[in-house]
Amino acid sequence: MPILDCRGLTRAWGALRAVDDVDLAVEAGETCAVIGPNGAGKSTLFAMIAGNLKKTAGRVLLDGEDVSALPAHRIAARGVARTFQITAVFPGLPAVENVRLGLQAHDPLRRRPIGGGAALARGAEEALHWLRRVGLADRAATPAGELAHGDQRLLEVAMALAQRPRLLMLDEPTQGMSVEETRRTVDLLGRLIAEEGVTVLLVEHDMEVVFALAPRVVVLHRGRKIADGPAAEVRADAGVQAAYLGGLD
Ligand SMILES: Nc1ncnc2c1ncn2[C@@H]1O[C@H](COP(=O)(O)OP(=O)(O)OP(=O)(O)O)[C@@H](O)[C@H]1O
Repeated sequence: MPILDCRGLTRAWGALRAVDDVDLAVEAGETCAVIGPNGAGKSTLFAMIAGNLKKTAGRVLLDGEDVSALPAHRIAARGVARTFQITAVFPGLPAVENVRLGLQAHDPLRRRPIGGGAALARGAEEALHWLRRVGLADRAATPAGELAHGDQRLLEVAMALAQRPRLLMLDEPTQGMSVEETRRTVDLLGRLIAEEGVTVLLVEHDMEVVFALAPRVVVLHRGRKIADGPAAEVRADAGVQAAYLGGLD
């Protein structure tokens, strides 16, 4: 059974069908990228899956269970973690605290005062572990807002991974990064995905990033899914090339 199974997902804004009858299933352990020209419906699709946006039609199943009507925090509690196109950290809090809060957010046991100091220390140690995983351990005490842009994006990845998600949704993880930062981030994400065995759904504009990370690529064009398959096949697909040439206006 796929971890994520979208059936007939549709979102209309007035007459515009931003996402139009999209089926998309993601199996455990897969990394799948969603690409498409500007306005193709990628962000709208992501927002519907994560419960941030109402669906006009269609269903989202997680592990076979219909979560279509659940709000974002309840979908998160079922193991869907996402990063945002725009970095969403608490800028005044140390990096490690940002991760620790993420750890607590979806685990009610950790919110209990019982255990007090010991539980708090364990939380901090675990948070530090995830910072180490993204190469930010030496900046644990730095307020998140003072980290370089690329490091803030990595902090978000640490926050998402700390939730031990069943499905990790990455929304343009290299957005706004320099060429060098992008290269390092792609290396790091590739390693993390392999080592943590996490299932990933990725939206990304940078084709180098897509082809480096995602064996499977789904293409949206004007809200519709026009291709879905192995990256090399999708790259060579004439319809996809035409959509890009016609769509990049
Ligand atoms: N709140 C809204 N109200 C009206 N139309 C919207 C709204 N949000 C998105 N749209 C429209 O829906 C379509 C799909 O937008 P969406 O942001 O999902 O595309 P995208 O593929 O993520 O684009 P980009 O690559 O530019 O981020 C676009 O035509 C957009 O203008």
